[in-house]
Amino acid sequence: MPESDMARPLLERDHGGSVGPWGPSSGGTVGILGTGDFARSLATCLLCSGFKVVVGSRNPKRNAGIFPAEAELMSQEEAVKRAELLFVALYKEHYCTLRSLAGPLAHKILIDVSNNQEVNTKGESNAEYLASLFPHSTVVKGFNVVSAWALQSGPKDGNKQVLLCSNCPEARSHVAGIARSLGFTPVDMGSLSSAREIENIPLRLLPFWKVPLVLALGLFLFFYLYNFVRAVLHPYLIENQNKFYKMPLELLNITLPCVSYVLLSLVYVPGVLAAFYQLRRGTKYRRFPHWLDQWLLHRKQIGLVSFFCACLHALYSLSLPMRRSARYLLISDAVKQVGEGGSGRRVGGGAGLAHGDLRIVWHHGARAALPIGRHLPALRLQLTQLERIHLHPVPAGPGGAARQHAAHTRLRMEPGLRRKVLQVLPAPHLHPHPGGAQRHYPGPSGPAPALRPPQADADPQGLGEEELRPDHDAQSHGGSAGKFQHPVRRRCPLPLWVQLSRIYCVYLSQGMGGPTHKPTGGLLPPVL
Ligand SMILES: NC(=O)C1=CN([C@@H]2O[C@H](COP(=O)(O)OP(=O)(O)OC[C@H]3O[C@@H](n4cnc5c(N)ncnc54)[C@H](OP(=O)(O)O)[C@@H]3O)[C@@H](O)[C@H]2O)C=CC1
Ligand SMILES: [Fe+3]
Repeated sequence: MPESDMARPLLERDHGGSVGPWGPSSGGTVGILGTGDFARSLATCLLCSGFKVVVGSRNPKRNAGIFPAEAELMSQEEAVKRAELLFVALYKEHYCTLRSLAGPLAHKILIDVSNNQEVNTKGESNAEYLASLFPHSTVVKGFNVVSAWALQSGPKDGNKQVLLCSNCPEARSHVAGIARSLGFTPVDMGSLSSAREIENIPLRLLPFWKVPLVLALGLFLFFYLYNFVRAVLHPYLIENQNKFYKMPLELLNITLPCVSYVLLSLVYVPGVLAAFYQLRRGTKYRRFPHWLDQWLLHRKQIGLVSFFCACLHALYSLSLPMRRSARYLLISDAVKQVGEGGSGRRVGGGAGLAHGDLRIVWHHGARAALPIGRHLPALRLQLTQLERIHLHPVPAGPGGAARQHAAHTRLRMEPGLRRKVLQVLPAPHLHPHPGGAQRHYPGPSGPAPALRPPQADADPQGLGEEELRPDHDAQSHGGSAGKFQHPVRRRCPLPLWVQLSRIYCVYLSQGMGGPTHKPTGGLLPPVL
């Protein structure tokens, strides 16, 4: 690859970039139709980010007191005239009340934030319905995955992603700019036909849990049966010992860590497989096989089920010695020993423990401590799963796993480590997008980042795309201002086993960081 390509940044900042007509710095005004919870939170959030806000209400006088003083409350007609871009913060059923405003709304951008009560599997989406009511306006679906509470408290906690779709890419990128100004991360979901999927996301509570739960149940049954045969049935048949009393508690307690460990390994194996696939193909810009994509998507849930099993095991282990039967066994053991006449010389002349007893006490102490110690590494691994929790799921479908994987990678991986890992991962030839178009974003902080579009040649089917994001890491960690220093610009000529061992060394140097730190990024839909 030519030297000039090495010098060209992947992501550039457009310092002289134009700002959309409704950007805060250019005096643009954002309109909100509706005065409900969402409208109030949104107005506050927009004002805090430097936007001018007008709110359109059926009854502006009645709702005057509930908005910040800086937000201008007026009739819907006036608000529509004043703003070029309007958030429609009404329920779908009330969209038809805006019909009379079709004229003034023409050629304006309408952002549909509505959600449904039930998952919509067939009918048209709310956004498509809005678009059919106002054919001369441009409808963008977005912000519905953000609650009024999240808008008010800021995107510090919870998920920061705002999924956007529209048939007009320009409108989409303008709304993306606004989302970014509010502190959210816009995710481009394509055309308006994706609106139904976006609307269904908030209704899917605990997605991707079925497979992990069934898996955990299957593993539990398998290990329970195995332990039953080994610890209960076998002694009963061979030595005629009745150990069925172990079934409700002790067997359960031996089974739980087995399930937990197997599940934990299932969390980390797909990361290794993904790395293997990428190394083998020599590129990270091709989609994983479907089964691996699905497996990667389920890692968070599998990890959490594993953590739950480990917690249960800890609880059971603590409660086992508290049982009456345990105390009974202890006393009966002691009585038996006394009956057998003690065990020889006493330490310190009589009152202390005999040497033999001391050895037994040490033995028991060590045995009790060992399980706690050996679970600690697993506990550390399981705790890493907790930070993967998203309030709403990363959308399924093509590239979903990689998107989640990369989002997680970006979250957790220190820039130094990312550079190191990227150095050992082969990258495809990186060419600029044929169109080369730069996008402009309105934003309060002046110059907006211009983002490099996806790799066109690396993914001829248009399936895998690199996520686009401003490179903050490069700037804050040694990169020259505004320049993204991509560490890999050529195919890695090293043999596979050398690359694998180098990756392994990097992982080891980061202390069990392991496969979850592996960057993917090749299959992502562009974040605007
Ligand atoms: N609340 C939330 O956390 C979230 C809400 N959303 C979506 O935002 C939209 C608004 O939600 P929210 O603010 O909670 O709803 P609210 O019920 O609080 O407010 C809805 C607004 O619609 C207007 N309205 C009410 N009845 C009628 C009617 N018969 N005809 C015309 N307009 C009417 C009113 O404004 P006025 O009287 O001033 O005209 C009212 O303030 C919904 O589509 C919801 O799905 C999306 C994500 C999160
Ligand atoms: Fe244990």
